[in-house]
Amino acid sequence: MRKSIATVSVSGTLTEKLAAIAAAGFDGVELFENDLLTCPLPPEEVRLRAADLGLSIELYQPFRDFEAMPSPDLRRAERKFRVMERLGADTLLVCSNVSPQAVDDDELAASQLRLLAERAAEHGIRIAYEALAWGRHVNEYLHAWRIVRLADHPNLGTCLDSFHILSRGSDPIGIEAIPGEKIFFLQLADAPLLAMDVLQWSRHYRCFPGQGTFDLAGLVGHALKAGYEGPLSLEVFNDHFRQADAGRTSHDGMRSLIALEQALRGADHPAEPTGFAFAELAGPVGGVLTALGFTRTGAHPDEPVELWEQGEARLLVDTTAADPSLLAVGLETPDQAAATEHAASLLSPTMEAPDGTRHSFPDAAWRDGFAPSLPAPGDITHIDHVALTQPWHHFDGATLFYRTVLGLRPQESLELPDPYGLLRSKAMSSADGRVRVVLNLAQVGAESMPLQHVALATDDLLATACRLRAEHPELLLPIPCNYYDDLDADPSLRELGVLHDRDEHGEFLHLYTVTVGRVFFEIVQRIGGYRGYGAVNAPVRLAVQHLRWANDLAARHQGASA
Ligand SMILES: O=C(O)c1ccc(O)c(O)c1
Ligand SMILES: [Mg+2]
Repeated sequence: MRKSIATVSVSGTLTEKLAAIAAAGFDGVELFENDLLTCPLPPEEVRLRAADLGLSIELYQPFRDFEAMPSPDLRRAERKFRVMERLGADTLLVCSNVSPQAVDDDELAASQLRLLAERAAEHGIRIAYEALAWGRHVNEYLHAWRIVRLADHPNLGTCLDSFHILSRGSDPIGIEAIPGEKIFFLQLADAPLLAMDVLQWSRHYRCFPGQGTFDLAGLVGHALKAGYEGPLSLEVFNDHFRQADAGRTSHDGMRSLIALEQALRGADHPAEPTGFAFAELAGPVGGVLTALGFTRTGAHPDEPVELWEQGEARLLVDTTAADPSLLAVGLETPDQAAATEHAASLLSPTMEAPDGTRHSFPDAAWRDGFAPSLPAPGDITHIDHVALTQPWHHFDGATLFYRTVLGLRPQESLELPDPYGLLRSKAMSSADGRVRVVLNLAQVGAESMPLQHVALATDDLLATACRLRAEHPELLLPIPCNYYDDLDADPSLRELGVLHDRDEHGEFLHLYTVTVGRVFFEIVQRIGGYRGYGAVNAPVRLAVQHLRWANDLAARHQGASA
């Protein structure tokens, strides 16, 4: 299907937007009036610029507050038609009236829209009438369609917008009753589920399909069944997108539409990950790994990379870097070729995540080069999850990457106050829970590098904590006593500095190590079917990490001035 995007969805001036949109491979744009008004080029030049880039101008918008008025403003409409002729745009979006002067009268609305369509026809222009979710009298897509049917003019059709339909909880099945040729345009936006005024929700929180919680594939399926043949067009109003890099946003938009088309074909992910093959760290972390019970079981013959193992937990360590960090994650899959090809189909041949971590589906022979010896037995059984901090303006893009390219499913999303902001986090996992990734949103103004961590699983956390406390107390992140005063759990947790959580499925015990470079480790024990990540305790961790960071900084200052 043809792919289009509204110019309002990306940042920049009109010419910057067009260049970024074209580079991402779109076929056309919805041109927003504001973008034209602020552009120094005459409409003819904009038309040429778009054509040179291979973009058609699919739609011009918005034309507001026209229908069901005491007297409709046709002169204003004529001015739009003339601009559209110069642009070479043949469809004008009219959104349902929000003016207090609008009259609740479908017959009047239909007769005035009919008049508008007659005038538009003289210019070869079509009118696409859209119900805004907050329209004064018309705010349901089937209501807009009834008015279009009543007006009965070939140059008048309806524009469907997934946000307006799904945000109101309307059932999209009704789309199938609209003749396909009367659906002049289809706008797509997803959104996170928020309990707020629908206008604010629409203007600030829309996102690309797959980044929110709406069932876009279901809605588009109904439109295709109705016989819709126009473009799939992204129309996103989003405070972050307005500031983010236009090229990256356009690229994400294209990825979301490719994934949507795959979902429509029933081809989600051909080979979902089934486990962590390894996590790859950089820097001098051998000391910490040894303390945690890992054995260095091999070294790469040609590269400065070591393999460290314990149970089924495998860590690669690139020893050349000075500062410890988490570089990459290798994922097991039942079909390496299919998984890699799938990533490429979603414009991610290198599988680099928006936060810079590299992901891969290594083939089964990846360990052969390491000539590994057997690891000593230890408490750690496997990698439970990795947690990656995302730059604030890449959070939605990261969600899309992990969901589509890696085939993970969104789990809980949380917002928790911490000492210096609000921690926003989203967990994603494979269907069987063997691969789990937690995305954390970097705090604006966070003073240190965004932290990443690897969570390692054990079957007996209290035993692991006892051992670490006896052998490497300096390695454990100390937990404030006050935390335990409010905790209804085993008193030994306090002595061992272990944190606790429970959900309806089970319980969770965990502890953290201190940070090395920008990484730390977590050791976790899931009891029963606990599904979470102990996120309620993250603010405690962040507070302690911040204090330690500030103390280190002060000590270094003192050292420098001494
Ligand atoms: O927020 C708005 O006003 C607005 C305008 C045009 C649209 O197509 C839309 O979905 C919303
Ligand atoms: Mg719209």
